[in-house]
Amino acid sequence: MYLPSFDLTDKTALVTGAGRGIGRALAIGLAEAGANVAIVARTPSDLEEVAAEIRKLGRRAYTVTADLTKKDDVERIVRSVVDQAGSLDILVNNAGMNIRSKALDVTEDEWETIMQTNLKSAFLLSQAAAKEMKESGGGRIINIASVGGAVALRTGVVYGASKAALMHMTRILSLEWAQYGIRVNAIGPWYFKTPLTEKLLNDPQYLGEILDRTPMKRVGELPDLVGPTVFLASDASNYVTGQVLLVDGGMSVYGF
Ligand SMILES: NC(=O)C1=CN([C@@H]2O[C@H](COP(=O)(O)OP(=O)(O)OC[C@H]3O[C@@H](n4cnc5c(N)ncnc54)[C@H](O)[C@@H]3O)[C@@H](O)[C@H]2O)C=CC1
Ligand SMILES: C[C@H](O)[C@@H]1OC(=O)[C@H](O)[C@@H]1O
Repeated sequence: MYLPSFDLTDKTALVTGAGRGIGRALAIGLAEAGANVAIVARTPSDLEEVAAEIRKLGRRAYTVTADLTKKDDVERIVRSVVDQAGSLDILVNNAGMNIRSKALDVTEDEWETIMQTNLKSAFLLSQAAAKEMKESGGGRIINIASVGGAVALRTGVVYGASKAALMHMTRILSLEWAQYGIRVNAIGPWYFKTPLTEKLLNDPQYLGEILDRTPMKRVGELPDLVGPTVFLASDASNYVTGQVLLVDGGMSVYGF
């Protein structure tokens, strides 16, 4: 038999920014693949809605209300999940944000907020998760980056820099933690319609420019990200680590 398992039954996954958008889809998708899912967001009502969807699937849902820009919040997330679930097998660092300022206009506060949310919190959560995973024989960490970390986008230098750093952090952590059975990979989406991008994608001209740069001539649909995430979380990717999988309709290879 050659086909490895994509099944995540009885694995515990932690997804940040799971109250809406991509994170909500990944949390529910991981539950559909069999995982029990811990979800982190700032808004308790968002968390309860997603938890209800996960429980409808017969899976356990654990909620953690936290702001990833606050050190104390970040420090307690993994402990809270392990206390509730008893283990942690999969971490999806999804939470992220953007402030679309031109480089000449970027403020230091904007830099700090974007880097704290998109990069520093992902590192600190990965560090805390790896300490648990190391003791339990291994785990999977999946960082949600962006094509903006691989090619230059006009949607903000700080965002792009944070995502490029997240991609390279992925490679270095995979190198250090392979010995513990921890695989670390990243996914780099192009545009997907979520609250983060809805305003941009509702602009016909901007959407037209996006599609002109996208060989598949469409923006992403949320299941397009769930498949790669379940792949990287499951035994189906057991020899894959340190990789960045761009899920972009061909955009990043479109030279001319
Ligand atoms: N939507 C898109 O086209 C793309 C999104 N991405 C990335 O995918 C990830 C998810 O993006 P979307 O779902 O589109 O965004 P979104 O804005 O719809 O959702 C982001 C989630 O992260 C949470 N979050 C943000 N800051 C937080 C903080 N300080 N503490 C706790 N939670 C916080 C939000 O509450 C929300 O639940 C982000 O990392 C984003 O950079 C990457 C490429 C394209
Ligand atoms: C593809 C990018 O990540 C996209 O660009 C934006 O303006 C949003 O911030 C999305 O993240």
